[in-house]
Amino acid sequence: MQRIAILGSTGSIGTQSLEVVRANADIFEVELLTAANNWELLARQAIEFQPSAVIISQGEHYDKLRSALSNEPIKVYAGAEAIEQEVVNPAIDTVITAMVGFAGLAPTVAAIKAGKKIALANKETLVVAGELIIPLSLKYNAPIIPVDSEHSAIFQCLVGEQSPIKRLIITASGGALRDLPPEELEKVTIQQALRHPNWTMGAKITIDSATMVNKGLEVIEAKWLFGVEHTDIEVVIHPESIIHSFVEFHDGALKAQMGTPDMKLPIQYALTFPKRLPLDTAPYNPIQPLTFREVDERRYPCLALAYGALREGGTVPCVLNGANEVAVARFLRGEIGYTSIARHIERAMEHFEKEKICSFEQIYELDRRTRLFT
Ligand SMILES: NC(=O)C1=CN([C@@H]2O[C@H](COP(=O)(O)OP(=O)(O)OC[C@H]3O[C@@H](n4cnc5c(N)ncnc54)[C@H](OP(=O)(O)O)[C@@H]3O)[C@@H](O)[C@H]2O)C=CC1
Ligand SMILES: CC(=O)[C@@H](O)[C@H](O)COP(=O)(O)O
Ligand SMILES: [Mn+2]
Repeated sequence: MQRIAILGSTGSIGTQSLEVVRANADIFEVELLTAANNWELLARQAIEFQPSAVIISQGEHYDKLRSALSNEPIKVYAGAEAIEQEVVNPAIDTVITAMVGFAGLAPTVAAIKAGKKIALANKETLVVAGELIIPLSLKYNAPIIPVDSEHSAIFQCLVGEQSPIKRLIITASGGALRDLPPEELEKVTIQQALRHPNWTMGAKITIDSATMVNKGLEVIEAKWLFGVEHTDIEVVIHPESIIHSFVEFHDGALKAQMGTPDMKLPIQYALTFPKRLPLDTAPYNPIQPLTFREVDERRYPCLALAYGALREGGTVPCVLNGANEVAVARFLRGEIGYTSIARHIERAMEHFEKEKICSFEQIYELDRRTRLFT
């Protein structure tokens, strides 16, 4: 039995992870579920999956959650610190990091230090601190298996491969605004930006997909996961999101992993690698045309900012990420326009001096200062 913690169980990745668990109840059992505010869904999940513990990080919901589970043999905790304390429980084998944003870093560090297998969906963890996370996972023998669809695709292409990677080609849908004339981007509504053409995801990553910050974060994530320099990582727009990325080898051979857009596949594979379990997903139609486009930097200025942050290295990706999280939250609250997101990121990157990364405390402090500045 693989005993699983799902950090962020009430979100898009979290709920799909529970679908995978439900379909394979003979293989997986749930030890820990966490959420931020959605105590009602968390309570329903707890009653169905009977974890040892649940955690709601926003304490104001604790009493309601506790009373909803008053007849269940389930421990109930509140607060972000509780996630770091409970995720190291020896009864947990695998941690699915499905929280969104920088908040996922600390619990992931705790899980790594406890030697857990990490099914990593929270890409921000590697963006802000990959330089520390990768050596830490080696030191504590905590394997990191990517859930992010492109990185899962690359990981799947590398299974059994002995040869070094020559080039990664990461595919991008182009996001919700890919066909909008660039001059109309200034005025897009939140609803327009949230209408992703291929994937149903949480709000933050959906906006990141529209700006292509997501793809920039994924380039940084790929560097840390696969040890490939930014000069050997390319991005291509592939509107159908069927090819989830390519790996090119030095003999010119390319491998890709394909499939209809369904995050349950990379989630399940991260849990069962190197085995594959059956999965009920939409069949691929081999006569469906597959198309590709170049990235228009005028439409997606954030991608160049992310490449710049990666080229700079050190603490610059942490600044990029913090400014983006603040800007996206402001956009989603209707406080700023869509094209201001790039400007927020640029200003923050210009403001903060690049530093060499020395510690997690340095990253926590820089993230805090970046949010205050942005
Ligand atoms: N969705 C997708 O298809 C993909 C997502 N990813 C990555 O996976 C991660 C999760 O994305 P997604 O599922 O879309 O996100 P969602 O916004 O759908 O879900 C986020 C989850 O994290 C919880 N959460 C949010 N903020 C905090 C916090 N400060 N402390 C503790 N818990 C918190 C939420 O709780 P609550 O519900 O109570 O708010 C929810 O359970 C992201 O890093 C994303 O980039 C990567 C590839 C694909
Ligand atoms: C499903 C997944 O992995 C997301 O990260 C997805 O890639 C977002 O789509 P974009 O390709 O539009 O960024
Ligand atoms: Mn992705």
